[in-house]
Amino acid sequence: MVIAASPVIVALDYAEMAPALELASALDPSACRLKVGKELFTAAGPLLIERLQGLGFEVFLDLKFHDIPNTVAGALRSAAAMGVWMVNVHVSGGRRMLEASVEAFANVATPPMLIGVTVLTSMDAQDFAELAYKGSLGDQVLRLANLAKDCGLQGVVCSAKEATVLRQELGSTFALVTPGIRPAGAKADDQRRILTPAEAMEAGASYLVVGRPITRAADPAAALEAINSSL
Ligand SMILES: O=c1ccn([C@@H]2O[C@H](COP(=O)(O)O)[C@@H](O)[C@H]2O)c(=O)[nH]1
Repeated sequence: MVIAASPVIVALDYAEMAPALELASALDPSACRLKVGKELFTAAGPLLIERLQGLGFEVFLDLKFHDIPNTVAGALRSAAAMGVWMVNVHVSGGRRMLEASVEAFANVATPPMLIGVTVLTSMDAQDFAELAYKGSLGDQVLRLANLAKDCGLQGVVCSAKEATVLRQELGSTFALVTPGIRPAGAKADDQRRILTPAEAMEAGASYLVVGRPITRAADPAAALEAINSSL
């Protein structure tokens, strides 16, 4: 496996294995990592993970587990057995679920990074208000990030818009994994809390998750190169 020098994680949101492998083959594993989410993993499963690793990529398995502690712990052990680099759970699964998640890797020699999802980057203040949580969306992100850190997770998924505050509050080694990244002028699509790659890094992001601006570009390798050069 190659350790990428870049913070970019390319989101492979495809309905089947073939286009995902085609895209991966056009990219350089020293220039990015790859993310496999619910759509692609449900269609293509562990074999795809093996094939991407065979091409030299570290893989973030983005299944956002959210279930009772015993079920999530089992799912995480299965993920670790695939040798993935990063996995995630929803922090809103609560303290006991998060502690069971950390404990699931206690006997794993080289565990994946364990990251907690805070508030999805597709949500804005209006979406958030409907859920009737206490405080603002930003308060909720910070509350969940503190809980994740307290339970022993290595970082969170958040918007880069929250990165400055989280970096101040949670320190320099806590990983901030930020989707909702859009190069200047790119379509926001369904994302609501967005920043450019350079703004996100400036705000303190550790990793930039970028999907459609790369996968739907006429030349994905050139789109990735442009993002890396902008950092
Ligand atoms: O809060 C979150 C958590 C995960 N994602 C995932 O990141 C990518 C973003 O893709 P784009 O095409 O760059 O919008 C996608 O796979 C999401 O499932 C997120 O966007 N926000």
